[in-house]
Amino acid sequence: MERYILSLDQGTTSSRAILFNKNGEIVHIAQREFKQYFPKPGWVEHNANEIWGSILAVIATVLSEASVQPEQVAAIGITNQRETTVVWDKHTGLPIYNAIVWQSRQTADICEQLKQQGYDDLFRKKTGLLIDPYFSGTKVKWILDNVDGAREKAEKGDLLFGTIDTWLIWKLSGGRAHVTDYSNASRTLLFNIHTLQWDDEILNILGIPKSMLPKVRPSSEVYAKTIPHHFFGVEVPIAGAAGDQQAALFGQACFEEGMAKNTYGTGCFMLMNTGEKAVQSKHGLLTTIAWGIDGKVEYALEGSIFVAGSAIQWLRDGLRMIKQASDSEAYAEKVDSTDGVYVVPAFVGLGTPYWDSDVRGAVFGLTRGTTKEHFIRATLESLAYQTKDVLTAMEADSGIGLKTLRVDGGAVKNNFLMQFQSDMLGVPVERPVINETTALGAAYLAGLAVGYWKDRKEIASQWQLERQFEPQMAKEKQEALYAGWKKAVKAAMAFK
Ligand SMILES: Nc1ncnc2c1ncn2[C@@H]1O[C@H](COP(=O)(O)OP(=O)(O)O)[C@@H](O)[C@H]1O
Ligand SMILES: O=P(O)(O)OC[C@H](O)CO
Repeated sequence: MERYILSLDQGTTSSRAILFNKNGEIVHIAQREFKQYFPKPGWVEHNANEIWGSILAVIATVLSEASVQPEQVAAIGITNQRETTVVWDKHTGLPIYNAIVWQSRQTADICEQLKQQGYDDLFRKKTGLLIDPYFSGTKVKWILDNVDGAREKAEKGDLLFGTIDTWLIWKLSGGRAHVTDYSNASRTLLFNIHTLQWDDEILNILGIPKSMLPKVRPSSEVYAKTIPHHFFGVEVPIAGAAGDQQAALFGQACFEEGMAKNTYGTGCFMLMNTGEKAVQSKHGLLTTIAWGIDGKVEYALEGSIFVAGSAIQWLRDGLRMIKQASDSEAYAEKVDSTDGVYVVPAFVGLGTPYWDSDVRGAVFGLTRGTTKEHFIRATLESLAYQTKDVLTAMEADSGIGLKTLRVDGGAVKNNFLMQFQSDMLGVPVERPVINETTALGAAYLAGLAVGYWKDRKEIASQWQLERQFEPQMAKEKQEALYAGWKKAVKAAMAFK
């Protein structure tokens, strides 16, 4: 009986279940989008039960379409949109509010207050993060402050908090395990990444009872087994978990210090492995835990871009300029340049290196000659410019000049974007055969825990290049284009 690893990739816009075999190859994928809620400008929410429903649906679909029996699943790995915050009643299992999504800005006021109280340094030193609505901590506080009776219940020990990994493990195990892994904990703004403990001082400042928090475990370990009721009568070990960006770093086999990857999904996230050193950034990067494995944690430097692929969705759904995301490539190729048009997709503020919650999207350089093609091309180019901003910060902080960049995520299918990215960075961009590196990383973490794969060396040997994009643009042109982008960002930030 052949056995597989089932990876559950719970992303911002869709949930995926992917079966991997021993060669790290995809056997089958099932995917389901779920509803996005935008209750107020700048707010983004999900319904945690709809997420759970989408996960059950993709598990059933992937097994039945691949004709794989539940007994053939050796282990489950989980990877998730990070920071997104769920608070639920531990007795009923019901969320007390929608999941507040990482992109949501509804805690901007709480963050402003914390900054005014002078807490910037304290949070940065302990958590490696900045005070920003992006992270879970202020989202938990918001729920406790705004949902009737929540604080009282939390203080009585009746409520549980979790990021999506925690929520899914809790549901799959029938409430037996309330756990998270180091990589996810490091995104909450509540976790001390040096002592590897929830931080009492921060919990106190935010008024969050410790009893709500999950146990923090390594990223590769059996946390619990599925209850048969949720997994076709079978108890399968849930054996690995990591935030999706860290999982992608693992799936790209960036195991050595200085290796980096960039994932182009809803947002765009570049992570560089910094080994056992937690490097503190001077250029707006985050210090984060890459994973906990083999009895220790390893760290990464991260640049976070909030809007990347979602800008392409905006072209599709908001502006109705394209029918599907992949159409953007042909439109962009129809023109030689944007004719001076810049799109700054700051729909929910800007992350690295600007960290400005209040800035909103803007378009510059329009003329009577501007066409839809220019507009679409400028939107795609904005992903590459934002990535250039991040890489510049990363090279300055790490002192390491990147030799190549490994890429993955939904938008890397776009050859125009990949070529423009390589031109803008001046380094080769490497696209692997397995583009589902996030899911693969979670599969590897789970597979290592149950002995399905032996070690990281075996895993690294499975990485294969599909296509390499070499820089072709003249340096002067590249610099002139990028200077225009910097001007556009500055102007967008001035408009508030
Ligand atoms: N060919 C393409 N060109 C540009 N963007 C694309 C293309 N295909 C998909 N995308 C974008 O990629 C994103 C989906 O990537 P995915 O990795 O599935 O995201 P997530 O995990 O954040 O849900 C969408 O935002 C979509 O607009
Ligand atoms: O859902 P993705 O792939 O855009 O990832 C979201 C990130 O984890 C947010 O930090």
